[in-house]
Amino acid sequence: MLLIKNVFFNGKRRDILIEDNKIVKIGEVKREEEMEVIDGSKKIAIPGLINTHTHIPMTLFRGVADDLPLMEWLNNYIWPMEAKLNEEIVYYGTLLGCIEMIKTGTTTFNDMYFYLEGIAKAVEESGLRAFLAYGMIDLFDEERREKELKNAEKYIEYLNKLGCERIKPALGPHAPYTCSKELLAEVNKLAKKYSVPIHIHMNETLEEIKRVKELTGMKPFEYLNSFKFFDGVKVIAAHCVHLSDEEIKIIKEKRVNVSHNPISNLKLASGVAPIPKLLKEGINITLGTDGCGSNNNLNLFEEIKVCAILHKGVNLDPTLIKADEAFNFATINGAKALDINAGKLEEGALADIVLINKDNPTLQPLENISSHLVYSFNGFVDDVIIDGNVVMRDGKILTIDEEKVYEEAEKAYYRLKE
Ligand SMILES: O=c1[nH]cnc2c1ncn2[C@@H]1O[C@H](CO)[C@@H](O)[C@H]1O
Ligand SMILES: [Zn+2]
Repeated sequence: MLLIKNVFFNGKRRDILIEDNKIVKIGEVKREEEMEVIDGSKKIAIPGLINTHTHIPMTLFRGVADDLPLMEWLNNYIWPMEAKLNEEIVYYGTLLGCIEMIKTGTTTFNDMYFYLEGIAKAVEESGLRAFLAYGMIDLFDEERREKELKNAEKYIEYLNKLGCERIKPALGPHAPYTCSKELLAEVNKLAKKYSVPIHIHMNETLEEIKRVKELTGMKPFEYLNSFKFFDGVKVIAAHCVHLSDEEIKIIKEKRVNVSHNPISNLKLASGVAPIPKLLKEGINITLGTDGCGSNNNLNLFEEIKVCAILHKGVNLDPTLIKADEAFNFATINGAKALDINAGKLEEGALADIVLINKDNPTLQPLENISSHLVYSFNGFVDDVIIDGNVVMRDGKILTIDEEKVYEEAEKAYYRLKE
């Protein structure tokens, strides 16, 4: 059993008792011999953050192609470099991302990428919780479609067989502009067959929406809905920047979860998602960083802040997206989208807990902590517990050899650049 003693949580000092991978008691707990104890008296407890849209090995693409629009960025820079990836390169890129997420308080992420053996190995070692999808792209070619579907199914079975409770499979059709209708229709069937969520890019740029409209005569959400893509499955749609009212209706009716990625959308100049409008419809909003080629980091605290201030600014309304609301997007709403009992500190919930040292200039004066965490905190946390395991203690990651990862990740980067 693990006891966090005397920690600040929701304005009070409490004890949190963890047994196996769950929080079993919050309140006053008597310390007993067999308990491992963390002194929380200088610390604030929050639920671990949940990042609902990542391409984690893209840490290796950080800074290689900045200041470009999406299509140019993908076609001319990212995809040619991605052709040189292999399992080992992806493994080190993932470990680099795991280090960053742990240090900035993320305990769960929802990823779409390639070489999932490498990603899963790194995630398993790191102690993080993740949903992993193989990113399918068929570019409307039948032969590629069959290959991609086979790969996706192979990876679902591979991840299920791994037997790591923290790693779950998902399906990742890249987007309606890179995947054929036949592929997308098959993905819906596979999601039902394996009971896994679908992770897809939707309505990121005006250009891609125009392309889908030319190809199908419909807006992307209408098009997918026309062949029942959203029926009977759980979908996490990344971006959702440009949406018609008709499409918002589909998102609401089909209970599609939105992964809002404000920083990536700003950096690629894709636009600003209509989050206040979606909230009015009761749509579940979660937060994602996207990959480090377009963000360029995985610090979800930055996403929370940008989300909270961006919609105020563009709508000329400072009352929009309150601090608690933005924080909930990155915790409880993410958990809801992924269907895990996390994102909250509650008896019975998964023990995914982050502790932050209160002796930090960005948290002073030590009142209104929920405001500081959104508008001021720099994001570097002290202790991270995931699935009941202590993964970082007083800033030191216990699961990963950090120095080795920096060395190997640098080598991997130069192999990509060759
Ligand atoms: O913002 C984005 N929009 C579209 N594609 C992206 C974005 N970020 C990364 N990828 C690409 O998605 C694939 C993962 O399956 C990769 O090719 C990655 O580069
Ligand atoms: Zn993406």
